[in-house]
Amino acid sequence: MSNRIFITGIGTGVGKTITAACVTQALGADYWKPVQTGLLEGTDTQTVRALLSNTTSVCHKEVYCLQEPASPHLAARLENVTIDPALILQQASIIQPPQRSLVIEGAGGLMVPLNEDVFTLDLIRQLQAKVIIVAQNYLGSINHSLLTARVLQASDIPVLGWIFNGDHHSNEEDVVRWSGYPKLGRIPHATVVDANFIALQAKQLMF
Ligand SMILES: Nc1ncnc2c1ncn2[C@@H]1O[C@H](COP(=O)(O)OP(=O)(O)OP(=O)(O)O)[C@@H](O)[C@H]1O
Ligand SMILES: C[C@H](N)[C@H](N)CCCCCC(=O)O
Ligand SMILES: [Mg+2]
Repeated sequence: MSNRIFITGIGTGVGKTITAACVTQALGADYWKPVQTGLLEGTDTQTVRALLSNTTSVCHKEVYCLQEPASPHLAARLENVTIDPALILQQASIIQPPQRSLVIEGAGGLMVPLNEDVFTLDLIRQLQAKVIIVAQNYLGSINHSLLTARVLQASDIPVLGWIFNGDHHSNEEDVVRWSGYPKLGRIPHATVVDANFIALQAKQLMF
């Protein structure tokens, strides 16, 4: 299904949810976080639903909602659950009408395990999704960014490009050059992240 866009990040906490809200808003797409870990501070789905100002986007229910803010394989183990990618794929085909675009957010980065055998990277391939990589600038982010790019290249997974989250840093141009993936946009640091901010940023993304 070519109209699936998977939002991955160079790690956790880099801005995937904020970026997913911008991409969903920009495309008038639907949003889906199949595996949510950590419930105490609310869910990514609740966050995205609150940040969208268009009336067409549907924020679908997660397949797995796990208490522990940890890697999905561990959060599932703590609840005596095993994450089944086949269930996620089945649900994807149910929730996505043929002509609708679906923005899918992963948990953490590419090599986050869903169970003992399947990683987020494998799920992306099985979903036949194209990837947007969210990067944030911090000391160590060049390595995390290029590791992510190298794994995607080696896995032959189609990548739409980078969205950089946070204020501009020269690393952006370096990571674009070394990875060969285009820059789709940048989401500046905001003092208040609300629907107006998301709607404004959505207009500036270069799809
Ligand atoms: N551009 C921004 N301006 C201000 N705050 C931001 C920005 N981007 C992210 N944040 C804040 O940083 C935190 C982490 O962002 P976010 O939840 O989008 O990360 P994530 O990659 O989705 O994390 P997870 O792996 O847990 O899903 C959130 O509190 C979010 O509101
Ligand atoms: C709990 C947090 N909100 C994320 N969704 C889960 C991040 C898992 C990261 C696992 C790891 O890379 O060590
Ligand atoms: Mg998130």
